[in-house]
Parts: sequence; structure tokens; C-alpha cells
Amino acid sequence: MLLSGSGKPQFGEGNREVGEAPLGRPVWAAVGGSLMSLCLPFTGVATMKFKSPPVNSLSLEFLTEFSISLEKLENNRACRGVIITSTLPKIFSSGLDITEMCGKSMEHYTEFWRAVQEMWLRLYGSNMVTVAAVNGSSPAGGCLVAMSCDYRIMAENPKFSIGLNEAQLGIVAPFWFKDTFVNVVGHRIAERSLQLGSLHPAPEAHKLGLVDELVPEEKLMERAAAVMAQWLALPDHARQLTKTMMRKAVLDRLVAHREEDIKNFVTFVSKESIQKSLRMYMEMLKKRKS
Ligand SMILES: CCCC/C=C\CC(=O)SCCNC(=O)CCNC(=O)[C@H](O)C(C)(C)COP(=O)(O)OP(=O)(O)OC[C@H]1O[C@@H](n2cnc3c(N)ncnc32)[C@H](O)[C@@H]1OP(=O)(O)O
Repeated sequence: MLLSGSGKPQFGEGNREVGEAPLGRPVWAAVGGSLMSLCLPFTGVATMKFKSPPVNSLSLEFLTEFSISLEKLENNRACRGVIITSTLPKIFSSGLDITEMCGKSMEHYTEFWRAVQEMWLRLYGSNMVTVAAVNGSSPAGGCLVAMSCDYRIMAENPKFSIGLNEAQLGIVAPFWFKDTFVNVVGHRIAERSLQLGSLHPAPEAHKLGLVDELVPEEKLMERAAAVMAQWLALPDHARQLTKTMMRKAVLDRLVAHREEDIKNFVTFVSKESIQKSLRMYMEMLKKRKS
């Protein structure tokens, strides 16, 4: 991925555009930058694979590339669905990149948070069928990505966990993370899980309805393709209008309060007490390793 003078990422040399052949037939194409690979074969189902070691943290650059990739697929008539997964063993995504929220300027926090919002608005509001093939742990922002898809299939490894653990970091999940969570698991489970900042091992996540099914890891992509085929068997317009009906209120709420939400985030994350909590959390991660 190249960055243009405007600071907006552009897809550079060596990345073939997703597009249509002159006769309107879909072409096989691969786009994507350095942080995710993206393939759109003749089937019309794209596969997006996160590849940002060590843990697929959602940095500003990652989020921007993610949004651009989604926009490209969304605008491509040949693409009707996308399967989202990770190339890294054991990690789907470690959530928002904590270093983006530590020791930076107000301007940076503003830009970062706008990118988080943009990614969610595009993914949750996508007209495509979106299937998350969760092949590893998926805390916080990683869980948001999975929850924003239409269907979640997780590898049945109890060492992999998923959930909104923000409270454990001393931070609070914003209302639209919460709304997305409630829409997936219901109010009571979301309330308890959010307050405790729970990370649910895969079998528990399945029991709670946070993921729709568990499969052996080696069967994950095969099953995701089968689920995708099932969802794509319906007429697009009926499915899309139904999806909009189910998700519009939650999307509209963020759109209506977007600037206020950014201000809240910037004020919150700039507090010295919050900065201290985030620093301590990062130190804990490093200590745990050694
Ligand atoms: C108002 C604010 C609202 C904010 C809303 C959402 C917030 C978020 O999304 S905050 C992010 C929450 N994420 C987490 O709590 C996950 C933390 N990470 C982990 O639990 C583990 O790293 C994980 C299970 C994902 C992987 O474990 P390991 O395979 O054992 O890897 P390491 O723990 O050794 O990590 C490797 C390397 O990555 C750094 N790391 C991990 N997660 C993040 C992150 N989210 N952001 C930035 N950096 C991260 C970790 O510190 C290690 O770094 P080094 O020590 O320098 O190698």
C-alpha cells in the first residue's frame, strides 16, 4: 500500500484492481495492500485475509486499508460476498492497536477514531454477505469486526477466545460496540459480559450465541464457503433490504452522533488516568510474555 500526498492510502503498483472485463464478465483479481490480502475469484465471493503480524492489531493504517478494500468490493458488481479471516496462526485480530491510543496528539486520536467508525459503518452496513471465519483469538475491536459480519464461524479450540474486554483495560466500549453486541447476543448477556470485560473461550462463545457455529480449524474455510453459498442462494435485493431493516437504527445512531462520539473518545482517551491504564495494560502484555 502506498500513501498519497493527501495521506490517504492508494493501491500501488503490483496490486491488480478488482474489476470487470470489457464484456462485463467478472475477472479474477487480487487487490490489497501490505496488511491484508484480498482475492475475488469468478465465484463472486471475495476472501479477505488479515496479515499484519504479530497480532493483526487494528492500527490507523490497517483500518484505512480495511475500509478501502471494503469500498472496492462493495462497488464491484461482480462481488456478492466476502469471507474475512486471518493468515496468522492463533489470532484473528487483537483489536484496536493500543499504541494508537497511547501518548499521541488529540489530532491523532481524532483521525484514529474516525477510521474505527468508518470501518464499522462500512462493514456493519455492507450490502454484501459477510462471513467471519474466526481462526484465532478475537478480543475487543477484533470481536467487533466478527460481530459486524452476518455470520460467525469459529475454530473449536478452547484456547481461542472472543469478547469485548474493554473494561479489563480500564476503558469503556462505545455505544455502537455495545449496540452491535446486544444485536448479536441480547441485552442480558451483553450487559454481564461487557461489565465483566469477559473474553469467552470458543465453546462458551458458541453457547452464548456470540459465534454461530464451531468447526475444526481445518474445516473453517470449507464451512465458510458453504454458509456463504446458502446465504447467496437468496435474491440479493430481498436479503439486502432485510439486512438494512435489521441494522439501520444502530447505524443511523452513530451517523447522527459521529462528531460527538469522536469528541467523547478524544476527551476520554486523553485523560491521564486512562493513559496510565493503557500503559499498564501494555506492560502487563509484555510481562506475560517474558
Ligand atoms: C474508549 C475506547 C474504546 C476502545 C474500544 C476498543 C478497544 C480495543 O480494541 S483495545 C485492544 C484490546 N485488545 C486486547 O486486550 C488484546 C491484547 N492482546 C492479547 O491479549 C494478546 O496479545 C493476544 C491474545 C492477542 C495474542 O497473544 P500472543 O500470541 O501471546 O501475543 P503477545 O501477547 O505476545 O503479543 C505480541 C505483541 O503484540 C502486542 N500487542 C498485542 N495486542 C496488542 C494490541 N491490541 N495493540 C497493540 N499491541 C498489541 C504485544 O504487546 C506484543 O508486543 P511486543 O512485546 O512488543 O512483542
